[in-house]
Amino acid sequence: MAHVLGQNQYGKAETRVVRITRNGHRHEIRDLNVSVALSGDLDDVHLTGSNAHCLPTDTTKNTVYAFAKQYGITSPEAFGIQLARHFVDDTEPIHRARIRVEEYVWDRIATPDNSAKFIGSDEIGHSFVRRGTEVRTSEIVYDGSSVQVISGLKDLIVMNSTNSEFWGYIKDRYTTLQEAYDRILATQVTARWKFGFTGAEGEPEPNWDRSYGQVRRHLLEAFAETYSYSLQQTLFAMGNRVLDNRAEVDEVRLELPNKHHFLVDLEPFGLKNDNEVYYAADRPYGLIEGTVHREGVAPVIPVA
Ligand SMILES: O=c1[nH]c(=O)c2[nH]c(=O)[nH]c2[nH]1
Repeated sequence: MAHVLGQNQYGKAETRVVRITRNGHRHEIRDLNVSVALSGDLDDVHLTGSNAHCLPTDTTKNTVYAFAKQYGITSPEAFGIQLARHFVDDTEPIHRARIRVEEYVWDRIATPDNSAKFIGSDEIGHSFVRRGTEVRTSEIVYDGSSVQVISGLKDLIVMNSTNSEFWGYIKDRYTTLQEAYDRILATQVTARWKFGFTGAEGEPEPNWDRSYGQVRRHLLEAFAETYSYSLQQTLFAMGNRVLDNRAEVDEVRLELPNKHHFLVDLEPFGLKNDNEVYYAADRPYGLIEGTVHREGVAPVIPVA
């Protein structure tokens, strides 16, 4: 019986590239993890052993490094778009490129002693600290005619120590959960948001870095400012806040694990626990996921 080759893609995954830009003594760092996935006219590679249409994954890795040198990295999105266009437009058998980029953000270390911050009139800035666990993400797909950009973040851990309740839920014979009128709400945010940008001729690119900073800010502010009756309600508020404030975004997908904090029973020690001492549970965790999108725009961010 004949079997059929289905969807296939290939490329170098997780190329780690760190690009330093040296403006005098003040340096900038972009620290990326780039994964390339190419598809196109590749049947023969799989079916006959001919590699005539195969651009080696090693070459895709080298291209990442060469582009970092030649063009710099102004943002993960701009870098991804440039790579995607190159692979599709310059390599005949390649018809589609998907570039995934993770960025590890480095913040400048502020020093209290300002006098040490200059050499002559040249500002010094070559010391950085990694920003917690948080990772900036983006996925760029180019099929030879249009570009799709989905940006995001993951492992952004946040907590509200009050203004969260959870009650009024279904109670069946298996329900033991006590209603909560003042609980901790903590989560590790994974967010992805899709841009309206399509890469059409003459269409201006969003300011990717500024957009990222603003979306992140709105997610955090909505988390902090929402008086929550469930993590589901907080999820909608966060997505909604981004769409209200960022015209360049038309869809937001959130994955919010409920990082449960359980009150410890201190009665055995003759102590009253007045919402002060918690056990931070590792697993299992509730997992709340959802998409918020503009009316009339069909959502496209895949369910993870
Ligand atoms: O915000 C919550 N949503 C739920 O659906 C849920 N379920 C649960 O046990 N605790 C919570 N908390």
